[in-house]
Amino acid sequence: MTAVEKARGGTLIVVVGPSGAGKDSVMGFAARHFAQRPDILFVRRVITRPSDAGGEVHESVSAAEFDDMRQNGAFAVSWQAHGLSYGIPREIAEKIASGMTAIVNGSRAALPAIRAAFGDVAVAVITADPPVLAKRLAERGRESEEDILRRLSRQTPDVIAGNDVTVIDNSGRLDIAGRRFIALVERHCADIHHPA
Ligand SMILES: Nc1ncnc2c1ncn2[C@@H]1O[C@H](COP(=O)(O)OP(=O)(O)OP(=O)(O)O)[C@@H](O)[C@H]1O
Ligand SMILES: O=P(O)(O)OC[C@H]1O[C@H](OP(=O)(O)O)[C@H](O)[C@@H]1O
Repeated sequence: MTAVEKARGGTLIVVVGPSGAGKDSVMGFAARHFAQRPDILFVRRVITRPSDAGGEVHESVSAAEFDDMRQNGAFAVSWQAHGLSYGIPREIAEKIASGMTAIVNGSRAALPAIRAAFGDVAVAVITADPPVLAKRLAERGRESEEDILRRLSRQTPDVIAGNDVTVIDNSGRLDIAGRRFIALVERHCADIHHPA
């Protein structure tokens, strides 16, 4: 992790939760809702995953390119999971400092590093019941059966605590969880533009 200047103006909303819970789907639902909002940014992560893998739209790089970028300070935070490397571009910090609300697909394991890099963040934990996770990952078909089993058994902090945490259950309909997430984003935008 590389330290970046603490962002003061806007907020970083970090979306975390188990694989298959629907982080990308909930973010996608909100991105469509906020499509006309220039003050809300959905962060494009840099990942060593092929761009045609499906799911999240990301900047796809090779492992060597990722290492170069990391060494050149391209990332505010980077981490590894599932045999992949993930990076949050450093320039996001400037956009938040200018007052934007940025939303990023984070990582439970990397949350301490993300908090340390960005200061005051809001954390949205997207959850779903374990049988639902297994069914969704199998139906999504992005990973092999072996990879899916590894994802389902990944050990991460059970409880993500903090005043900055909101849990959103997405075991049911996407639009229900999506609307709850939209309300969370709007609360953070309102904090900035209309302080109480
Ligand atoms: N509420 C829902 N109802 C039905 N299917 C859903 C719902 N939410 C997400 N899905 C489906 O479940 C699968 C997993 O969702 P998604 O990729 O958004 O999860 P994720 O948390 O981002 O997972 P990962 O961490 O593995 O990337 C996708 O195929 C998606 O279409
Ligand atoms: O298990 P934890 O630490 O929460 O997350 C690890 C990684 O898995 C997910 O990525 P993806 O499913 O490959 O897109 C998360 O977004 C994160 O980058």
